Amino acid sequence: MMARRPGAEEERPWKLAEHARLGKGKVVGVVVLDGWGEAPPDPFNCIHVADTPTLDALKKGAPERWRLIKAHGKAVGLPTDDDMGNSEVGHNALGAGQIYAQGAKLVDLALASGKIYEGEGFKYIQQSFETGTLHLIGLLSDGGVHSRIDQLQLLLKGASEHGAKRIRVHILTDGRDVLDGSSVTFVETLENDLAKLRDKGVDARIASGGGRMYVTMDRYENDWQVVKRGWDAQVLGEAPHKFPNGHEAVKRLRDDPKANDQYLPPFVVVDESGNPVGPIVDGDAVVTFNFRADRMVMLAKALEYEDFDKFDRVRFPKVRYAGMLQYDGELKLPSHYLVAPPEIERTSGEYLAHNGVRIYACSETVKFGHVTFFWNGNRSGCFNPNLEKYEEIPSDTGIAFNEQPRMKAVEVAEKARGAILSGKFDQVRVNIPNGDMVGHTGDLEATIVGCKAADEAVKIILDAIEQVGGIFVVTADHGNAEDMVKRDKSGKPIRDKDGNVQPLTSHTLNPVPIAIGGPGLAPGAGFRKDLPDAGLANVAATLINLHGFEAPRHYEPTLIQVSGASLLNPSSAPPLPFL
Ligand SMILES: O=C(O)[C@H](O)COP(=O)(O)O
Ligand SMILES: [Mn+2]
Ligand SMILES: [Mn+2]
Repeated sequence: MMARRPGAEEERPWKLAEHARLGKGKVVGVVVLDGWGEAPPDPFNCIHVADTPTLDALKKGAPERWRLIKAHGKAVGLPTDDDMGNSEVGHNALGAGQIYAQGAKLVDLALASGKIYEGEGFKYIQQSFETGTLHLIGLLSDGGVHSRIDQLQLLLKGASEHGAKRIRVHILTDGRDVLDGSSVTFVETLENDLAKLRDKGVDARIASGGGRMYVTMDRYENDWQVVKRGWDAQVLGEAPHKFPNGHEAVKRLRDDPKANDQYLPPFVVVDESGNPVGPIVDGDAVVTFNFRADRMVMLAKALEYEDFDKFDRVRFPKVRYAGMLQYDGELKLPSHYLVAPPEIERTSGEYLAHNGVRIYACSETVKFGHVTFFWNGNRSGCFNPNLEKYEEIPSDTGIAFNEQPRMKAVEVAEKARGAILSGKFDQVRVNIPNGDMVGHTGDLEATIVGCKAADEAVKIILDAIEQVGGIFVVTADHGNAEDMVKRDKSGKPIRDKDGNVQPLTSHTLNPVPIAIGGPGLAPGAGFRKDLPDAGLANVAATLINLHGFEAPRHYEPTLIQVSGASLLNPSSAPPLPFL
């Protein structure tokens, strides 16, 4: 916990003032459509192509209750406005109501100032440099969602300058936050850097690898086999494919016409005698260089926990392990880290729990932590188990999501309907994953099916809200399914000589919609017009208002006003054209 100044509690009490115009006691249904941005109609805009009558009706039905908000770049605490949004920063902003400098930015600053090498985490791993190997495990791309290759390059240089003599990099190829096929170029870049280090007398090599979705980067304990495959390659030095170097490995594995960067099989790099060049052994140092938490937590547990029963580790080497960041503040995992994570505090969930608001949150496994852990400022568990219930629907495992593009959207919505009708909750919050999870496969037809299923799920929830006289808020965390093709600078899809396009598997820079409504919404309530640049962080104050409370003063302002008066500053309210 962060040490708080004495008196801070009095300055920022947990008890929220009652809202002057919005009453309490209405059930508020909150839907986060994952990967659902707004873009012009186009054959590669799967949301536009899909049959989405519910979302269309929200957009066309009440112009004062539908708008766009920013979901990328600085609006969500990322280093620049060229950074696409993602679930971590998106849900952080939605739930926290404030914009925090996020992991990507904090690591940039620590590397630029050199402070990273002065911190406890680096000093800890440094103790292994004299006799042990430094292993760096993480996602190799410039996607900027989980990691960035330029940060890895700086860390490699800095670590060698600070005494690392033997370095092994265990790469995870991307193709999800960046174009499929780009892995080859990223490995080339890394191999060049490692060669330069070797010229300087540092024994630096790629030791193992595999595609991020098949090796290591599972999340929310969906499938421990993914982590095991990585463990076998990284720690034990065992994998079905063996190559003399990382570049050769990725190039050759990509020769398979069905190869996909996200799903490359695990490989190890071996020497002339066929021995792995970099298994992890006692006395070594390990750094997981991803800054984002969700897909590193499982490996962090395997590397750190003495007691561990998720798979047979065979060997549990005694290493000095540090994360790029601490991935879970509640679990204090890992206990050593190179850069302190953003201190996201006083989230809307915590305020609402202090004010007696009963919360139900649900998604399927692959997004469960988004609508709980990320929403609550990277905090696992409830604030008040007497008031809150978090429910997870098991996701499909062992398949890519274009094989079952409807995913568990309807099941999640039916759970939400049950919670809404039960009368036991004041806020029912879900994440509907299809636009994002299917969008990441780059499969247009499947994504269209997924978007339709998401729309059906929204209808189920809106119908339940109608039935209980409640309020709904439908929004998204960042774009994905609304743009599924690589485009040139003018926005035209890029075609090869045969007329084929390259699917865009990543998120986008597009804004996302937000719609409010329902029979419980006060008649004069609508979006204010004086916040054209509002973003995801403005949603938390909006939600707190809809529960009948004034938002904390330090939150980004609410998006709504009632009957022509601004909620936060009635005297400065612009007239509402729709009233
Ligand atoms: O981890 C992933 O699946 C992608 O890198 C980012 O997707 P998300 O931010 O929507 O989870
Ligand atoms: Mn997302
Ligand atoms: Mn995504």
